[in-house]
Amino acid sequence: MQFSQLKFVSVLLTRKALGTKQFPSLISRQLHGFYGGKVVGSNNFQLKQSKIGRLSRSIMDSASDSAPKGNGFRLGLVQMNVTEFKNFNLTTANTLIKEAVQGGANIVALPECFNSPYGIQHFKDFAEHIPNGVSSKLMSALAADYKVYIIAGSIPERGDDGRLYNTSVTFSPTGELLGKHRKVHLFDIDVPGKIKFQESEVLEGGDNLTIIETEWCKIGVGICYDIRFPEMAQIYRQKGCDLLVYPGAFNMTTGPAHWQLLQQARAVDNQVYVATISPARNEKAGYVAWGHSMVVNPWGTIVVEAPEEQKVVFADIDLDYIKQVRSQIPVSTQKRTDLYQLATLKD
Ligand SMILES: NC(=O)CCC(=O)C(=O)O
Repeated sequence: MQFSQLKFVSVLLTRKALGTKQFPSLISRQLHGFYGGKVVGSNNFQLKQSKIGRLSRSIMDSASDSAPKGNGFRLGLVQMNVTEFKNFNLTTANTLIKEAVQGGANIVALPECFNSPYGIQHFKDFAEHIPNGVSSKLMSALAADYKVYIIAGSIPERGDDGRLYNTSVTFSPTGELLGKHRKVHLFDIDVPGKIKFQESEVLEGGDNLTIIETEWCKIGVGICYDIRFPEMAQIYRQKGCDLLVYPGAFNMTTGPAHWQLLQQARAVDNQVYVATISPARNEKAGYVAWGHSMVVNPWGTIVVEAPEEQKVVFADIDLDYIKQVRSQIPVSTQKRTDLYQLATLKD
């Protein structure tokens, strides 16, 4: 599907979802930054692809001043509002990816369920085929147009087997699909009086770990609850990852208790950078996300933390700093593999 066709489908679907009366006012509120994002130009869905090409080149030119110095790259985290209208969510993602590119991001990451509200009652209706669905097509087109990597948070996926998965796709700066991660550990918890959630009622778990190769480093991808499983992060480190990215949607119970703690634990244990990307908090949603998208460095220090509302934040990933921390505290070469070992059972 061409980008222009995609735009057409998207606008039509948005109109259908919102009703023609609501559509212009919601979109124009979006365009005027009603939701807090810095907005440049007009709605991308209404631009021709060639025009987007020119726009992205000028954005890239102006961003080069703020590009990270030294050995590394800039990561842009898109903490976005997610509504019950898929096409409105895609428009928001589109606008904020542009903002991330303008801020000099080389890699842009979105939240868990960026095209759909997070809730088992929604997954079936919002599910798409990957990579032929509208969300994947849009992400691929934007990655190619802006010449950036896009780690496209996650979306509910309808697999070829007819089952539903919670899946993250990553596109290269040429728009090529580099990796597809199906959430491995499903979020099934019961904290009495606080939160009960059973993803496994409607979703299947994935069977693979996912490493993305970039020109700077390898990136291990997990989705939200996956961060609670240290073995997965350790395997990523063993396989040479320097950055772990977890699109996630913690909640108002486990968010304040564990979001930052888990991220710092994975970062310090493995001496890697760890990034988490949440939807913005919406107190009126059925599931209230914690927000606070974050990057932690290999020393365990928070490099950047978003607030609760919609915002794009940036972190420079310094590959020399990783080497420095690993040589100062060389735990990876001090492991007692005569006493214990971590086995990978499947590639
Ligand atoms: N979407 C998720 O997997 C939520 C995970 C979560 O909140 C947790 O505490 O773990």
